[in-house]
Amino acid sequence: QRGAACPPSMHHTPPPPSMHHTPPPPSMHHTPPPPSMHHTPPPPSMHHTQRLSGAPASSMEPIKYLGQEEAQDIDRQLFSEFGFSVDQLMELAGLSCATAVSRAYPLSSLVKTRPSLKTRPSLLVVCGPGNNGGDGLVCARHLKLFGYEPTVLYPKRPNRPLLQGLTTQCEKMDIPFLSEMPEAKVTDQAYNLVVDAIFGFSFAGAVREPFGSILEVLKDCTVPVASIDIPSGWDVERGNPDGLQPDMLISLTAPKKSAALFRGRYHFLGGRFVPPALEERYGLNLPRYPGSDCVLQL
Ligand SMILES: NC(=O)C1=CN([C@@H]2O[C@H](COP(=O)(O)OP(=O)(O)OC[C@H]3O[C@@H](n4cnc5c(N)ncnc54)[C@H](OP(=O)(O)O)[C@@H]3O)[C@@H](O)[C@H]2O)[C@H](O)CC1
Ligand SMILES: [K+]
Repeated sequence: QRGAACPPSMHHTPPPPSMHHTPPPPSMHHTPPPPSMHHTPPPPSMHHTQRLSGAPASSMEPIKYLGQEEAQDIDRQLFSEFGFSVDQLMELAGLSCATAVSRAYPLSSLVKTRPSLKTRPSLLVVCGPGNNGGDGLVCARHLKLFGYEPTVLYPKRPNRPLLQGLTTQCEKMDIPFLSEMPEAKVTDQAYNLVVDAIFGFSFAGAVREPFGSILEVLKDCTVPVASIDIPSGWDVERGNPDGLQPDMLISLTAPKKSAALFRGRYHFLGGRFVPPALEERYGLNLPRYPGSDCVLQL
C-alpha cells in the first residue's frame, strides 16, 4: 500500500489490462499510453517533462501546501473581507474540477466496449454533506455539459438552499441520483471513473456513517478515483496511508499539506479565484495558470 514513508516507486503499480478504457488518440498534450484497466498511466517521463496543461510551474518559490486552519482561514477571508459568495466560488471550483477531469480523462480515452454500458462515459460522483459535496454537484453538471454521463450519490443532504438548488439543477439535467452505493464489482462494471466529493478541508476525526462504508467500497474499486481538494478520509495534513488512494487529486486554491503524500498520476490545481492580495498575505506562491485556463497540472 501507499504511504507517507515510502518512495513513489513503491506505491504506484500500473493497473492490469481490461476492457473499460482504450488509450486516447495521440495529441499534442497526451501521449498515447499502453492498454490498461481503466486508464493508463502516461510514460514515466511525462510526469516530469510534459504536462497535460502544457504549463510550466513558473514561480521560483515552491507552491505552499496549506495546513487545515490556514485553508479554513483563507476560505473565511474570501467570503468576508474579499466579498465573495459561496455560490460564486463553488461554481468556479466545480467548473475547474470538471475541466481537470476532462483533461486527464478525455472522452475519447474512456471508451466502452460492453453493450451493457452506455455509449457516453459513465461517471459516479459521490457527494458529501458540506461544500466539498457542493463542488461535486457543480462538477457533475459541467461534466454532463462536457459529454460525460454522470450519476450522483448524495446520501446526506443538508437543508441549505444552495445545495438544494444545485441538486435541482442536476435533476433538471437528467443526471440520475442513486439511493445507495453499489458494491465495488458493480461500480467497476458500471462506471469509468468515480469523482470523490465526500470531504474537503473541514474533515476531522474518524469517518462516520454512511461515509465509512462508502469509502470502504471505493477502496475496493479498481476504477480510477478523482478526489476533489482532499482524498476523502485523509487527515487534511497527515493523509491516510490505509485510506483511499485516488488516481487524481484536484487541489482547490492551493494544495493542502496531505497532498504531498498523493501518489496518483494526476495532480491538478483549480479554483483560479484567489485575489493577488490574499495570495501574497499567505505566501501561496501559486504557479501561473496558462492563458485563460482555470486549471493547471502540478
Ligand atoms: N476556498 C476554497 O478553496 C473553496 C473551497 N470549497 C470547497 O469547500 C470545501 C470545504 O467545505 P466545508 O463545508 O468547510 O467542509 P467539507 O466539505 O470538507 O466537510 C464538512 C462536512 O463533512 C462532515 N464531516 C466532517 N468530518 C466528518 C467525519 N469524520 N465523518 C463524517 N462526516 C464528517 C460534516 O458533516 P456533519 O454535518 O456530519 O458534521 C460537515 O458537514 C473545500 O474542501 C472545497 O472543496 C468551496 O466550494 C469554494 C471555496
Ligand atoms: K474529496
